Amino acid sequence: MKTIWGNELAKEVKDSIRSEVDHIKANGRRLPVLAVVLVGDNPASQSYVRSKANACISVGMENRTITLDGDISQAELLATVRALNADDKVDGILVQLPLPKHLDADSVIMAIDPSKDVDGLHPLNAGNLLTGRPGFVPCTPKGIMYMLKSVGLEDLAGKRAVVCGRSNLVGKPVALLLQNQNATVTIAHSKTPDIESICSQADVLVVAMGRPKMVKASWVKAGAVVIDVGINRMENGKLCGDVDFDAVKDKVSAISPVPKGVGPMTVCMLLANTLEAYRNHERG
Ligand SMILES: Nc1nc(=O)c2c([nH]1)NC[C@@H]1CN(c3ccc(C(=O)N[C@@H](CCC(=O)O)C(=O)O)cc3)C=[N+]21
Repeated sequence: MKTIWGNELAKEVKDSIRSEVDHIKANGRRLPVLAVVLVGDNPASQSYVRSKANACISVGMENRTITLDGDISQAELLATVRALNADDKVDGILVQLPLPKHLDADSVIMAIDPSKDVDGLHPLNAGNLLTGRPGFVPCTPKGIMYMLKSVGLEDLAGKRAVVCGRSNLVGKPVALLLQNQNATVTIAHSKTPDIESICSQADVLVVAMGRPKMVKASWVKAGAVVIDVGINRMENGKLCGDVDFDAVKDKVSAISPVPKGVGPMTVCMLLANTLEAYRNHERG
């Protein structure tokens, strides 16, 4: 069994981003800027936003974190997004989710300039992915494909992939990316009967269900490659994935851990998308 260490792969990606940013700096050009909008004081969101800001700094990009009160109105949040759209110095805009319940995330996402939508959540970018056009690919799915590539899985012709989870952020886009690589893809979810037997047929299994340690040895095919997208906080304060790592590790050929798996890849692909937005904006 090989462990797919996302933190190490993320370092690789960040090194290459850093060298491109160094080059930009050496030429005296403006630096790429990522704006992150945080609404309210959810501690988990604060910690994610901090790690995104630190990641920007670590590759030499600029970060602007905009913190708004939890009781801000929808109109005020939309005005913040529009001001960032209009700011030529801002390349990427990310609105940290989830938003407080009184705010409508969908219309906020719709308000982001698609050319700055480094999360890849605007319907234009989602549609571009669906129809095979260039655009921003959501960070977690992009990171997952990089992880698969790192274990030699790039052309997936003849392989069965099963995705557990159907969110716009992970499940749906990763299924499209796997299909683009010629995998035969099944999307299973919380209402799928006999999900265990469907998963057990997968050569590539991507689990993003938000159910701690749900996937046991009987769920995985011998020799499968498993990517665990779950991030669950246990009672002892430690993080665990949706896959019971210890239970499946001797059966699979490769598996990503939690922590140090998909999470760090998500952050580095956010930087990659911000650099891509910067290049597009500079090209004019
Ligand atoms: N608009 C938006 N875009 C997002 O991409 C987005 C979001 N909202 N809301 C929340 C989720 C969650 N997310 C994570 C990123 C990194 C780690 C990460 O690096 N985790 C570390 C551990 C961190 C810890 O110890 O708490 C790891 O897995 O090793 C986790 C989770 C991005 N999200």
